[in-house]
Amino acid sequence: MEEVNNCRDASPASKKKKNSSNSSKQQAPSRFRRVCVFCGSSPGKKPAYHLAAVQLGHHLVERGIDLVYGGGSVGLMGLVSRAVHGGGGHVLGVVPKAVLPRELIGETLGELKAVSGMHQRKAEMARHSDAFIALPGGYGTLEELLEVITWAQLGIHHKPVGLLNVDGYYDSLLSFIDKAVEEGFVTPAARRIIVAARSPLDLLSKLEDYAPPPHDASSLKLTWDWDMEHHHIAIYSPDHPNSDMAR
Ligand SMILES: CC(C)=CCNc1ncnc2c1ncn2[C@@H]1O[C@H](COP(=O)(O)O)[C@@H](O)[C@H]1O
Repeated sequence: MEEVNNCRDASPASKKKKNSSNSSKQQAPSRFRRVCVFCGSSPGKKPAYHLAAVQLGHHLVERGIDLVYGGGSVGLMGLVSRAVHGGGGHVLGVVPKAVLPRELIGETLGELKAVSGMHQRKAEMARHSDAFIALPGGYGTLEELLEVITWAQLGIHHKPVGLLNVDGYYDSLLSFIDKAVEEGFVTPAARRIIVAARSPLDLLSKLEDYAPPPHDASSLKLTWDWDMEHHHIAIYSPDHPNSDMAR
């Protein structure tokens, strides 16, 4: 992994003090320093999606929360990152080297971290964040969302996972997960990992209040670490300290 760029952080907006006293909207300090946002590399068809991405960015800035995301300026990813950067928040984009060329993802504002592949990208985004939020998106967003939910289920992390259900976009996913609980494939405790709300403000409030569900007796109590040598997440079990379950 290599840090290739630390561009554009000297914008006038970025010099503004976060949660500055002249802000008309005073916020209680957040428990989060950085939130990772997963969202569409496409803008989607409804203005409600665009609005939610921009509003989320503004609320993050108001609370002094920095953004971690997949980098670039395309789709909803571009909208949320521009809103945070333009408001003076710090933005970290984590981008696989193969998609770094600007013609593929556009320009990343703020700090850019180049990684060697998609797995590293997810691990880095997760490592740098205190919570996760998924906005509407496609396969990439779903994959990122389900992976951090799965990691929470395994006890690999205890960070809140929020689903911004803009205009009911995720209703069918939530119904599917309820069906999986009914059918015995997801435990009721694991169902509570997902925190859903329809507006960015409600979602952030819920995430601030979130307490991880107690782990099932069968919880593996795994710990995870970044394996610099092999460029992946290593997951260790206390019963088998030399195990590495992620290879
Ligand atoms: C090579 C190419 C066409 C790149 C443009 N597309 C992308 N640029 C940046 N991140 C992306 C891109 N596609 C997927 N991702 C990752 O997957 C998510 C979006 O995928 P999707 O649009 O929901 O499915 C993002 O959170 C991001 O982390």
